[in-house]
Amino acid sequence: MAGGGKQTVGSKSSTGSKSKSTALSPNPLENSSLALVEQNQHVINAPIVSSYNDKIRPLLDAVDKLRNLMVMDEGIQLPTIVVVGDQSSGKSSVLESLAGISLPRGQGICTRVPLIMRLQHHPSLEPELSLEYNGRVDRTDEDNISEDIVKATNLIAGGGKGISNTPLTLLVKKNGVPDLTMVDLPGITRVPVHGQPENIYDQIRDMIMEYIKPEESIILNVLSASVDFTTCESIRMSQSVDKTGERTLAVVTKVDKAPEGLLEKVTADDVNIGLGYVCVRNRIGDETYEEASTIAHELFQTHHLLSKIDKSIVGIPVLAQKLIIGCAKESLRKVLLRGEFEEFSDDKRMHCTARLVEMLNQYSDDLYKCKESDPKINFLMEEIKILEEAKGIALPNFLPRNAFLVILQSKVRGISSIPIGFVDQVWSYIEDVVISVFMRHSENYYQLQLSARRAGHNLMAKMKERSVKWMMEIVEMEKLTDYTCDPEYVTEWNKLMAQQEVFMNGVNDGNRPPTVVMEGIGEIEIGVLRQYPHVLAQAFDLKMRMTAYWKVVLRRFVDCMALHLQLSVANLVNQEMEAEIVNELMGPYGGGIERMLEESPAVAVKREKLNKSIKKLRESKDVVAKIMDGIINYGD
Ligand SMILES: Nc1nc2c(ncn2[C@@H]2O[C@H](COP(=O)(O)OP(=O)(O)OP(=O)(O)O)[C@@H](O)[C@H]2O)c(=O)[nH]1
Repeated sequence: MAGGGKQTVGSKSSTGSKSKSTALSPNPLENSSLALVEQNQHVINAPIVSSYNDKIRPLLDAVDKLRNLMVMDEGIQLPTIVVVGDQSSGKSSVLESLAGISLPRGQGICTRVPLIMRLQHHPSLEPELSLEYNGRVDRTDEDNISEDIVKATNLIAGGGKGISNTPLTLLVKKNGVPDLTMVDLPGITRVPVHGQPENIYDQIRDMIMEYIKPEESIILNVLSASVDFTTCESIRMSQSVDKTGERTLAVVTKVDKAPEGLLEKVTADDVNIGLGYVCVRNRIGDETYEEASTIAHELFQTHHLLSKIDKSIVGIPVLAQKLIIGCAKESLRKVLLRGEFEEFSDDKRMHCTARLVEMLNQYSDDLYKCKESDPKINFLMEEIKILEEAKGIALPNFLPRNAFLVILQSKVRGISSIPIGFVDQVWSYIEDVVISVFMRHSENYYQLQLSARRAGHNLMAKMKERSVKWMMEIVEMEKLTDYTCDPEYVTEWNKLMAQQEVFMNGVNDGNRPPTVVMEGIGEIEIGVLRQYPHVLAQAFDLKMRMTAYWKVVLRRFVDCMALHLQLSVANLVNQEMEAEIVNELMGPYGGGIERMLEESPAVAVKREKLNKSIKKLRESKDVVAKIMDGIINYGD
């Protein structure tokens, strides 16, 4: 559990899962988020909490606020995390690590009913826990929760090993927890044990399917490191409802027991897990959360096999973060990379893959249209001038390469502003799209929107700078050397050179008219060229080589740009974006966590006006009531 669970001020000692020190981190960014919890004199040691204090609180708060606004009554579903996996794969252990609430764990079937865990922040420092099932509500506390869950399960599903699909809801109201709903389900088993019905597998499968089918469910597929992922039943089930894996995240448990071959398994991704893998070593037996966290951290740092696994996919805090940011990323992945725009079907600007291709086509047209001068006017004069200046003590029939390069450089210089301008245009467009998506995901959060806007802007400036640098390098490369392996070049040159004889005869024979017609160029003046018979053949050759080669150069400018764009956009969405948002939110201009929830100035003004109106109306009501009283009394 790298990086998580740093400090705790327990309001009461319970399962031993809390320590009593509050050490300040040397990282000032971490301290700023710590300040909030220290003010409250109450820090909770659940990894999801410590991770979200560090990084993802604003996003969790957004979901939280939406829930408070009762958006569900309007038919909008908020994400629910559903935990599935084979029996004893470690589902309950993962959940309890995420939430910091003890759950029954053990060998054999433990979870026998759907356990719906609703975490809710509440202002009091005293946590309030209750279990709801079969229409009753039982109060409980952190010391007894595990035991009470077992008792309630027995009441619902009987004392044996049978299962029931009557849910058991555990409501955890605790200061500082994110508002999240997580569902623990019975583990998949094929073979009924003593006391279980023959169709236990079908019962469990139906129950799991019911919970993972809704598109708002994020499927947490818990896999023990020791099993073969490709034959895993839970993977087959999640694949049947989430074919592309876009809402499935794999959590690999028990890495301490089976570290061999794990790195290969998670990097091969034979089972197509869209949201990626997170490898964890859970709390075992009576370990406190802190002890478990330290052991896991050590393990991933020092174990000769586990230490090779990328740190971005290990530990419970990483899992907590992935669960939240994954959703926002998915929107951008869809519009920018996959061309899926259902979310924005009426807004053509957001149909990004099509818009990008159109821009690229326009860029290509601009490049091809950009001709320095009319080829018919002063035909070959530039080539002749350069050849005259490039002459040296050498045999006359060699075409000086330097002459070719001088012309090439001047041509490349002539078009170099087009790719740079295009880079500018494309990133401005992508900035627009990214910011629109950010705004959509942070609606109603003025401060969060400001930060997200800044993050988007900074990020695009960085991406643009990188692209411009890269494009300038390409321009320099094209200026430095003339090279292609494309056979088209020679074919094209031969075709053009086939006209040389007609052209030369036209120029050399003073009795012929002073113009010739050349294919692909038109009628050209040749009278003036009769003064340069010594360089004419070379100048013609030079021009034709350049014409053939220039087509190759322009094609390269378009192709490279297309590939570069695709790679940059993929990197932006898959890697860079997340880090930038988190930095911006937590950085000096992020304004701290509390400010995220402040309303916009416009709303504040409206609120003030409304409050004044309410006051006025109340006063009016009192006035009217008094008048009415007077009338009634008078009437009496
Ligand atoms: N060594 C080790 N043991 C683990 C790990 N995670 C879970 N366990 C142990 O595996 C056993 C099963 O864990 P649970 O969390 O109960 O698994 P479950 O999937 O919820 O089980 P059911 O609900 O019965 O299907 C327990 O004894 C845990 O202590 C881990 O990362 N490492």
